[in-house]
Amino acid sequence: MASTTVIPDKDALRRVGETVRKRLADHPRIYKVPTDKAEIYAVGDFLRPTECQRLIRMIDTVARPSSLYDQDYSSGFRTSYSGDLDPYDPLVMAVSRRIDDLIGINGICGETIQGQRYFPGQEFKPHNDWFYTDQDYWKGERKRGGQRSWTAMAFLNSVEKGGETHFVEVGAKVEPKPGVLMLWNNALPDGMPNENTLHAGTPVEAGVKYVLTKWYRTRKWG
Ligand SMILES: O=C(O)CCC(=O)C(=O)O
Ligand SMILES: [Fe+2]
Repeated sequence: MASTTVIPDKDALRRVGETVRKRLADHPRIYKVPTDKAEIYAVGDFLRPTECQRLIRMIDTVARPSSLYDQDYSSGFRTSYSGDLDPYDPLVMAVSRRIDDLIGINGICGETIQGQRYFPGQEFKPHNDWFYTDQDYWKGERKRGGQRSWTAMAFLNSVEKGGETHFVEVGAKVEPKPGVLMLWNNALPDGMPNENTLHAGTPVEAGVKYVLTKWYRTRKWG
């Protein structure tokens, strides 16, 4: 008898993909990375220079080794420092809502914004942002909002050398530029995980790199 594999949250991922795709298509200033492999977008000047500066200072106060903070990743895989930004800080609240508004996903589905800092030699090796539903941690994540749908990631500064966001399968490397927000759909239009979203934060070679990331779930997060 043929077996069918159930992909958790597949229908929800398909629906949210459709909603966001339509919304971004109407946006006059959004850039779509020219590829059929994945839905990846960028928008410039999303954050003002003063906002980037304040967010960088916040990251410096919350950043801890990512390998400790994020136990899903073994050491050496994500060597940056990261931490949650205070979700009740007025600036963080405003930025968070601005991302929700742009992407058109209900804010209740968004995780707390995470800040991340890379010093020279630090990196985030190629990975996918979704949860592996055959792993033990999925039991918890399924109840905490389910699968991740879209990722929003903002660059807060320029990096002297290295530190690009590299979409390995697509062959696109995005150089950090302050205030630029990247958005991508971790799923395919039909709601299946999109393996072509595999991406890395390449090693910083000179300078420091600061980013913030907001991941969206298919249901209310938390
Ligand atoms: O730092 C980067 O360029 C990538 C960060 C990333 O992949 C993530 O936060 O999920
Ligand atoms: Fe990622």
